[in-house]
Amino acid sequence: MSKNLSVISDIILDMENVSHTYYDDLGNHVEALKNINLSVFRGEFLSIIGASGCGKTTLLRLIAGLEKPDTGTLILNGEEISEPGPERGYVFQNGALFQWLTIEKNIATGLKARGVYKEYKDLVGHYIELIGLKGFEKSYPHQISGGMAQRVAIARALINNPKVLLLDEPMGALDSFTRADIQDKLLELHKENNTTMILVTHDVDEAIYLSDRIVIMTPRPGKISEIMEIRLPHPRHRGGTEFLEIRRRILEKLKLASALPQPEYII
Ligand SMILES: Nc1ncnc2c1ncn2[C@@H]1O[C@H](COP(=O)(O)OP(=O)(O)OP(=O)(O)O)[C@@H](O)[C@H]1O
Repeated sequence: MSKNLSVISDIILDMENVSHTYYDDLGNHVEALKNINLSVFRGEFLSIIGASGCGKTTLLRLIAGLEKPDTGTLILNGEEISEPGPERGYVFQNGALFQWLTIEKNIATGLKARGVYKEYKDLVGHYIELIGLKGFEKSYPHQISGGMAQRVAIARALINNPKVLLLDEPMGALDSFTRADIQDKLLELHKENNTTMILVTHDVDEAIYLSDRIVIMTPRPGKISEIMEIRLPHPRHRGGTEFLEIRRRILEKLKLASALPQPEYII
């Protein structure tokens, strides 16, 4: 079933007038984000989509507390975000597993970092089962496929039971079959934990397949151009008429958003 967001009034994350500029040593600057206003509902699946360089990763890094805004505020559960914290999990594009640790030890690192491994060590087996990797507990990252590694990275982030899971193109480098498999796994995990998920992706179909809402961004400076609510029930059919119509509308908006102004010629 699709969620009716109009009846979910509980906001978990509120961003108000958030701007962020990067400076380099030569004094050049890039306005990565300008005046971002966005509220995220508790338990929703939100995707962020837009042309390369429009500030998607910067937005995730600000939510993670890895960057600070120049102006504006980010409020999570009533408290201003000032640094990273265990209530926010982060999954990077390449998974970034610890190569010298087995799969089960990779998944356990979050518990160990929080000093709660003894109390919660049974969760490791639970998550290994959930991501379908039973039998691979003692394998090392180089012994499993890219898709399996991404599932481990997601489990490693989820084991701390974060309130918000930040996913930075976690399926970007995978083939379409593996990608579809992980998308379904993410939906399963989302349903099981009701974790708020914020996904950065370049894949329009992926965003429609997974999301309650899709944020469309435009570059230079990075801004939100539109937020689209997707009210299709789950499981969604990628070839369905409504799915394809939403896809057409998003592609149209992305095309318009990335259209450069025509140069002016003075003769
Ligand atoms: N550490 C940095 N120093 C300087 N400029 C940066 C830095 N990180 C990002 N930028 C610039 O800020 C802008 C936004 O970058 P960001 O990575 O957030 O965009 P993105 O939408 O995630 O891009 P992509 O889709 O290509 O991953 C880009 O112009 C980028 O070059």
